[in-house]
Amino acid sequence: MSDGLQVADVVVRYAGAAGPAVDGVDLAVPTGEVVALLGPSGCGKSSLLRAVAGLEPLSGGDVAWDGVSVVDVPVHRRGFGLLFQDGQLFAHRDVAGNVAYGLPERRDRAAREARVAELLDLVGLPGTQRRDVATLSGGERQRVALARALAPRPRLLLLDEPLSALDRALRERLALDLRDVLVATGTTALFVTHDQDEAFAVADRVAVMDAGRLLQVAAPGALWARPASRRVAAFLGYEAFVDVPAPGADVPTAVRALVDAARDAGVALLPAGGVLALAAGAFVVAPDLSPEASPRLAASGDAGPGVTGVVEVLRSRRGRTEVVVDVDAVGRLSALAPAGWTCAPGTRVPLRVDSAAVAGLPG
Ligand SMILES: Nc1ncnc2c1ncn2[C@@H]1O[C@H](COP(=O)(O)OP(=O)(O)OP(=O)(O)O)[C@@H](O)[C@H]1O
Repeated sequence: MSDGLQVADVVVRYAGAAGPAVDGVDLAVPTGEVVALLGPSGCGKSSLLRAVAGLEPLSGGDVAWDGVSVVDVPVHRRGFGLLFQDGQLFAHRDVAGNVAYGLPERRDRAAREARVAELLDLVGLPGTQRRDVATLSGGERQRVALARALAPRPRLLLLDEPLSALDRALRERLALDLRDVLVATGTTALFVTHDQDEAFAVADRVAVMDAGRLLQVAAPGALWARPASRRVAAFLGYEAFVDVPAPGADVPTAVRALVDAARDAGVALLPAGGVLALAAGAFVVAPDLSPEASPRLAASGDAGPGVTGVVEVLRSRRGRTEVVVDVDAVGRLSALAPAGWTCAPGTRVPLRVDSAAVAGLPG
């Protein structure tokens, strides 16, 4: 028998809809693990989460905890906690009143106060017990909502886009704090997000969903290095795709350089018929490879790999120069350039390959 959450062949169908919102999903979340459900808007993430919570009836399949079906168990008896985008704090209670809401009534006052203080410490809001929740920032409200959700020690915490109402900088910080809190408390969690960075920051494993189906479930590093398909890779942010040529085939310089660099770096099997997925940064602008910068190399006819592309857009991001470059036989993608480097749009520039931003996919 497996422990934790088991979702087996779950189907969620809304009345009047053309097809199911969740279409035969299998997913296991063992005790203590944090899994992110990642996918584009409308792919069925929230429907699956709500089905696990018991807020949405199943049209097929089963949801079980520790091998025992909970399908007939009402929402509030499942022992699952819920946290939504807007933490839905009680406006008429102060911070302590909100956090204590989930604690069993039988606890004496001192024990309740100690537990509230412990939870507020945990979420980074020590000493805020008496604050009026109306005076809290958006990030602080979500921290209080998290403390309240964790108060009864749920056996599973279900989080539906809990950070998406916050601005980017705050979201990035809270995602890391959220992971720390879930790990520190050993909380088993299923976390819905449409943001790849957030999923990678929070989860032990990421489950990629599209059109009601699970496409791939893997640890963040493995998912990034070995997306199972072009669809998964495109959703993760890979920008361009190149077919791996047959051995000995006559191929354009850029494709040859990519395949060679990927092979040298041990990028997972590159069968002919496979595909290379290129993330931003797969090409790096290399001014030192230009004939002007290396007249001796140019004279010898060995001016580096000879890959070039035409710069279409330049932008400065966090002190670095990024460009959009059009590479012959590959297409447009984002490339990095040395700090402070610049050129006029339309300039053809030398490029080198960074195999760390290249993944191999089955064809
Ligand atoms: N109560 C409902 N009644 C009818 N259709 C619904 C209902 N809730 C969701 N849907 C539909 O089911 C599909 C999946 O929606 P769901 O909210 O689960 O996706 P999601 O991936 O969570 O999207 P988002 O990130 O935008 O919230 C969508 O086509 C949506 O329009």
